[in-house]
Order: sequence, then C-alpha cells, then structure tokens
Amino acid sequence: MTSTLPADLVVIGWGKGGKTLAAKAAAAGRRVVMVERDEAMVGGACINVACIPTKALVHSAAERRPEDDPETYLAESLRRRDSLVEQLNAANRAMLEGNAHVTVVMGEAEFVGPRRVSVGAGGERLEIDAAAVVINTGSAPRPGGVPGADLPHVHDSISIQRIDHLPGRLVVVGAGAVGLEFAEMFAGFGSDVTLLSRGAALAGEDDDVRASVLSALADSGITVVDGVEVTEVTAATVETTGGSFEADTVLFAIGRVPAVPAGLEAAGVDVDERGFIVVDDSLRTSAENVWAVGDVNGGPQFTYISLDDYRIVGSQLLGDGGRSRTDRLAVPTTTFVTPPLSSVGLTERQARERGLNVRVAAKPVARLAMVPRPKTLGETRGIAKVVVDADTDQVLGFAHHGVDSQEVVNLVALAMRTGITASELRDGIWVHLSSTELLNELLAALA
Ligand SMILES: Cc1cc2nc3c(=O)[nH]c(=O)nc-3n(C[C@H](O)[C@H](O)[C@H](O)COP(=O)(O)OP(=O)(O)OC[C@H]3O[C@@H](n4cnc5c(N)ncnc54)[C@H](O)[C@@H]3O)c2cc1C
Ligand SMILES: NC(=O)c1ccc[n+]([C@@H]2O[C@H](COP(=O)([O-])OP(=O)(O)OC[C@H]3O[C@@H](n4cnc5c(N)ncnc54)[C@H](O)[C@@H]3O)[C@@H](O)[C@H]2O)c1
Repeated sequence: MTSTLPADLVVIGWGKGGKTLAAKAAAAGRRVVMVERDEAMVGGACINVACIPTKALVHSAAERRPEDDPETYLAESLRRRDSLVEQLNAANRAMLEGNAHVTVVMGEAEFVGPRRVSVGAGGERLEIDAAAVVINTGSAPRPGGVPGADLPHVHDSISIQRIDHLPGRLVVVGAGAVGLEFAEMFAGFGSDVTLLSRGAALAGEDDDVRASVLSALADSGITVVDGVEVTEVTAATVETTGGSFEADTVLFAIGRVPAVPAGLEAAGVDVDERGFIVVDDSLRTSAENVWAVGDVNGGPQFTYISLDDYRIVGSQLLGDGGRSRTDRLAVPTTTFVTPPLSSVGLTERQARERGLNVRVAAKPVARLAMVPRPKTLGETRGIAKVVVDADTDQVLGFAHHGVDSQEVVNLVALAMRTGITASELRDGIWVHLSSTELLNELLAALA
C-alpha cells in the first residue's frame, strides 16, 4: 500500500544544514518532513561518526600518560566517546521528533518524480509530495580500490572507530585531514603508525609551516612516507610503489564520495562527473525548488559549510533570498593534530605566485616572547605566520600551528572578511594570557 504525505518542505538526510533548516522552517509554521535512513546517524555524520567523536578521541589520546595501560586506556576512551555520542544523538532526535510541525520518517529516501520522494520497502511505501526539497545526504569514505582493500583488518574512517583492540602497526593511507587526525590519535593511544602519502604530505602549506607540522608528527612517533602509491594490501603488509610496509591494521583515508539518493533522474537533478549534485551559487539544483546542501553538493566538506549552506537556502525559503555562496569569504580550516594546524586565505607561496606585493612574518611559537600561554600549557611547538598585502595592509593569509590555533584563526578570518587591517590586529587589545596575543608580536615583525 502506498500512502501520500503532503509537505511544504522535505529534507532528505539529517545533516547539519538540513536539520537546522528543518527546525527553522518548522518554527516558521511550515509542514516539514525529515527523512533519515539510519538510526545511528540521527543528527548526521558530524556528531555520530566524524567531527565530534574523532576530536574526543584525539583529545583522549593526547592526554594518555606513560603509566596508562594502552588497551585499557583505549577501551575507556571509546566508552567516553560512546556516551558523548549517545547524548548528542538523543538531543538531536528530540529537537525534531518533539516538534509538532515536523514529521520524522525513518527509511531510505528515493525520488520517484519531481519533488516526489518515496520511503519504504516492498508493499508499504510512503510518498511525500513537497513544495520544496532539500537534499542533505552527505558523503561516504572513498573505498581503497586496490586488491586486498576488503580484508577484515582494512578500515575506513567509520569502521576504524569501532575497533575493539589497539592496532600494533597501523598504516594510514592518505595524508588529508582524516589521515592526519587518525594517525595522531592512534600514535597517542600507543600504535606504531606509518602515514603514506601519494604526493608530499602537507604539500599545500608553506615549507616552514609544513616542517613544523612534520616535526610534531615525528615527535608523536609517526613515520611519514611521501610519494608512494598503494598497489595491494595483504594480511600483513601494505605494498606500494615505494616498498612494502608491515601492518596489522590499515586505514584508507583517501577522500570521500557523494551519497546521493536514488531516482535523481526522475527528479530532474543533475550530478557532475564525480557524482556530486550540481548546484548554483544559491544551491539550487537543476530541478525547480530542489536544493542540495552539505557534502553532497561538492563544496568544501566541513560541518560549518553545511551550516552556511543552510543560511543560503534558508534565506530563500524563509527570508529575503539575499545570501549566496559568493558571500563566503575567508573560510578558516583546522586539522586537529597536536598541536592543531589552522589556516585561512593564501599561503606565502600562493600570494607570491599571484604577483602580490606582500609583507610576511613567521615566528616559531616558542620564540613568541610576549605570548606566555603556550608555555603555561607546556606546549610550545609550532609556528605562526601571516601574509599581508603591502599596498592595502589587508591580511591575505594566516597559518598557525600551535595551541588554540582553531580559535585564533577564526578571529583573523573575521578581520579578513570585514576589512580590519593588519595594523589594527597588531594594535588590538587582547586578553593576557591568550593565544590571540600572538597577533601583537607577529604583526609587529612584518618584513
Ligand atoms: C573522520 C571525519 C572527521 C571530520 N571532522 C570534521 C571537523 O572536525 N570539523 C568539520 O567541520 N568537519 C569535519 N568533517 C567533515 C564533516 O563531518 C562533514 O563535512 C559534515 O558532516 C557533512 O554534513 P552534511 O550536512 O553534508 O550531511 P551528513 O552529516 O553527512 O548527513 C547526511 C545524512 O543523510 C543520511 N542519508 C544519506 N542518504 C540518505 C537517503 N537516501 N535517505 C535518507 N537519509 C539518507 C545519512 O544517513 C546521514 O545521516 C569530518 C569528516 C570525517 C569523515
Ligand atoms: N578537522 C576537519 O575539519 C576535518 C577532519 C577530517 C575530515 N575533514 C573533511 O573530510 C573530508 C575528507 O577527508 P580526507 O582526509 O579523507 O580527504 P582529503 O581529500 O582531505 O585527503 C585525502 C588524501 O588522500 C590522497 N589520496 C586520494 N586517493 C588516493 C589513493 N588512491 N592513494 C593514496 N592517496 C590518495 C589525496 O591526495 C589526499 O591527500 C575532507 O574534505 C575534509 O575537509 C575535515
């Protein structure tokens, strides 16, 4: 039997942008349907299997003391992670299930026509007829794609979080954010970690910043091998173009592929050559009144971008339609190695390649004499670097490998977005002790 449910808005996938939009649209009195296929993913990837659980584990790993038994410590850390995820999952569920304007439908959504979404199996189907559809179905780890990649000791970023023992020798393939963070995490828990990179790891960073991060990874006991391509995984090794590496556990961290719902053709929604949904700057798909937000639209894969995607679609459905992707300036990023690496804007190399007239300052964190916070925390590794336009005094780029960098970079990003000059940041009154203080000293050293 097929039943039909009319709706003002159907959101497919409980990701960051979609759940925020669902709540706001419901608050505005719209009839909203949220479709999610997986109980364990209520609230989306970030809270269940991505940002939050991994950051909790990176933190636990960094806090392990030499006297802690590695296996027991890992088990306790995983339990703490589970309890945190359980709380967040429940809070997310309550946010929409408790809302009189929202119908939550658990099941795999597929399109059966323009703005017509079907959920269910066999004879029992629900068809949702919606005035507007938002696709927020996220992405999935890219499979290893070499012989042996399906062996039981070979993991992706999700399955490795379910591991019930500490790997002895872990080989991580891929030196992006996922590879770096899991390498740091398992090295901290006590595994012997080798990170394999097909190019040079952290090649996008300036040489001084790259050297700083590589040195900290080496301190953590991580062996980084550049320029190798994996050809096969066996029961005990990872075979590459640059030799064989012993491994009892392997993690492929080689990017993510889009998770699109079935039936896109019936809906008139186009995808690009990589399978991501094609959108314009307003996140409209090729189908009328169908939008795509989050990882699935091929934009930068961050939770805060999915949230910004909500703002863009929300402005069209609930506001003046004034926001678009073109408003997205100076997006900061952080990779949660220890200490964290954060950056925004251009590197020095990029700025010089563009022929810009630049002033640059770079200082190791340990040599920031007027910034005592890292010393009080006992973590003085890292570097801070800023690139400024010599003609306009605008900050072009900032990189910070050091404690609190995920906070400092947000402030610099705001300055870049709003036109606050390098001199204003240099002369800012910042809390003593804070890591923000480094802006006083770093920007005074511009050459
Ligand atoms: C290990 C890891 C760590 C990360 N750490 C960070 C971090 O620290 N900071 C950060 O900003 N970003 C981080 N990211 C990236 C971030 O997790 C993603 O960019 C973000 O979660 C994407 O959210 P989304 O809105 O696209 O949807 P998602 O959160 O991916 O949600 C999509 C939902 O759709 C559901 N779904 C899919 N298909 C269907 C269907 N057909 N029918 C019904 N439901 C469906 C899924 O079950 C899922 O719940 C990390 C990613 C990984 C892998
Ligand atoms: N702290 C954060 O914000 C955070 C943390 C984790 C993940 N993420 C997001 O999740 C997304 C996925 O992360 P990721 O690290 O998997 O992807 P990524 O694209 O950042 O890095 C993947 C790396 O694997 C390499 N690679 C690709 N195919 C390969 C192959 N066949 N063999 C060897 N190497 C290969 C790529 O060259 C790249 O260096 C990223 O876009 C990232 O933004 C963010």
